[in-house]
Amino acid sequence: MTRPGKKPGRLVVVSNRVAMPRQTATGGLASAMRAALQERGGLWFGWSGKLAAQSAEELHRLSDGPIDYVTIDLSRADHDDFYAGFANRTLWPLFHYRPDLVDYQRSHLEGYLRVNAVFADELAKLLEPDDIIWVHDYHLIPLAAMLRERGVRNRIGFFLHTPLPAAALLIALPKHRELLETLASYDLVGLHTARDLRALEDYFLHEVGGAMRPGGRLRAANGRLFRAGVFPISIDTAEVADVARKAMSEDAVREFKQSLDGRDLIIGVDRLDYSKGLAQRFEAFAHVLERSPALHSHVTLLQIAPPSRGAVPEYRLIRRELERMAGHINGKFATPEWVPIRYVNQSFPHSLLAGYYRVARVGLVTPLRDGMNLVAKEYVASQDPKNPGVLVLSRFAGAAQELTEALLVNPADTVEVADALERALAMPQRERIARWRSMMDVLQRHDLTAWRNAFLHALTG
Ligand SMILES: O=P(O)(O)OC[C@H]1O[C@H](O[C@H]2O[C@H](CO)[C@@H](O)[C@H](O)[C@H]2O)[C@H](O)[C@@H](O)[C@@H]1O
Ligand SMILES: O=c1ccn([C@@H]2O[C@H](COP(=O)(O)OP(=O)(O)O)[C@@H](O)[C@H]2O)c(=O)[nH]1
Repeated sequence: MTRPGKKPGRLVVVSNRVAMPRQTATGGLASAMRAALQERGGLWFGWSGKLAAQSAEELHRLSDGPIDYVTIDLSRADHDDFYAGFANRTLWPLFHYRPDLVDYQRSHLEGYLRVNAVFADELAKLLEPDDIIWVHDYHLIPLAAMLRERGVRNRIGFFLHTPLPAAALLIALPKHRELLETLASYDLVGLHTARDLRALEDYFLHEVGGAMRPGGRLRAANGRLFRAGVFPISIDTAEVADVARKAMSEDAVREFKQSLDGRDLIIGVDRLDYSKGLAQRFEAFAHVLERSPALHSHVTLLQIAPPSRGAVPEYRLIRRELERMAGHINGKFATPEWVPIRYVNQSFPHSLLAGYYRVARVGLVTPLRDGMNLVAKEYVASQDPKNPGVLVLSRFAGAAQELTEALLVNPADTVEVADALERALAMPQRERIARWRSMMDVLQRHDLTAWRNAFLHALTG
């Protein structure tokens, strides 16, 4: 507990992905942690994003305002086994309810544990006794246990940015206990939604012989006690709204708006990931064009999809599939004056994205599964209060738990998504304003600062 008048300890954030200064942070974790650290200051430790002959040959140090960065390189083998292997070919598909895509290899698990040990070795040397350590995401589940083995007694929290699937799926992971029970070495485990928390409790209580203790703490079979709670991540709502307003006078946004020539814009912004439901989204948009010729030439879908995790075969496959689909749909419906889908494999800074969101009549966010989905929240916060657009949102994004006034859809149901799209395009202004106001209220009350404070308060309190 932090005593009144006592300076809180330094915040040490640990994540695989680090958003270095002046780098576009494509990915919600990096966007969110950069904003959170900018406010409070602290140390950010993680992977540099680069490869070297050996992992952690040297530490790269950089300070930018209140943030000190310390990053390490990874060897090719460690990157392939840890990041492209166990993290993104085993845990990611499993946690996103895609056991069919899980490729479990023992060598990948070994690489995952090896890199976590490297993180623990290097981080342990940098820590001070009062530091509050906040570890992020599925890449680093065993980190606290490894830090404890190295004598670290600090408060350590963990936040899972992905969904946590039902226990029945978790137990399909070979050696699941060895991995998941290490969560008990954290003092606090944070999840986005009540569903994720239920999955965690169910796993500990019913699959591995843990118990619930008074005060809501969980006891693992090895006797360690830890707490778990729901902390839905958010955005810097006021800042996003401000950037969106200002973006409207930027040349790039003005020219983009002109290029629409009065057509309604539907926008999608996603890393190119199979979990984002992009193929199903294109399918639904094509269905709208098929059944509603009156909309031809009057609507444009801008899909921004920066390539992601290109070293993982499933990501190369989905990229090829989407190129094929976009080409096919455009070939079928385009006219000399109009192309229905503008498909862009490039990433954009928030300053431009916010303007694009504001220009768009519909934000189309239809992941098959998503931990939270910050794009949904950014879209809402970027709207013009007098003439806001409509959010069409998958029920399977964490954001759907809070943004209940969006048009909620099952992304696998082509007709349901197509219906929602047409309803959004035709929605009267009064209804758009009422829905937007209610969602914006949620985002104003629960912004990124509130998220960070709630988690750190629970961790240190
Ligand atoms: O680091 P990458 O492999 O390039 O991937 C980017 C990030 O993707 C995932 O983001 C998640 O975090 C968001 C913020 O909490 C959440 O809104 C979203 O639903 C998640 O998918 C991943 O969990 C991060 O570790 C990656 O950095
Ligand atoms: O060209 C892009 C595409 C995405 N993003 C950001 O990347 C994040 C994506 O986070 P989200 O939670 O939606 O999904 P994730 O990629 O983390 O799974 C959001 O803050 C986007 O604004 C960005 O800055 N530029």
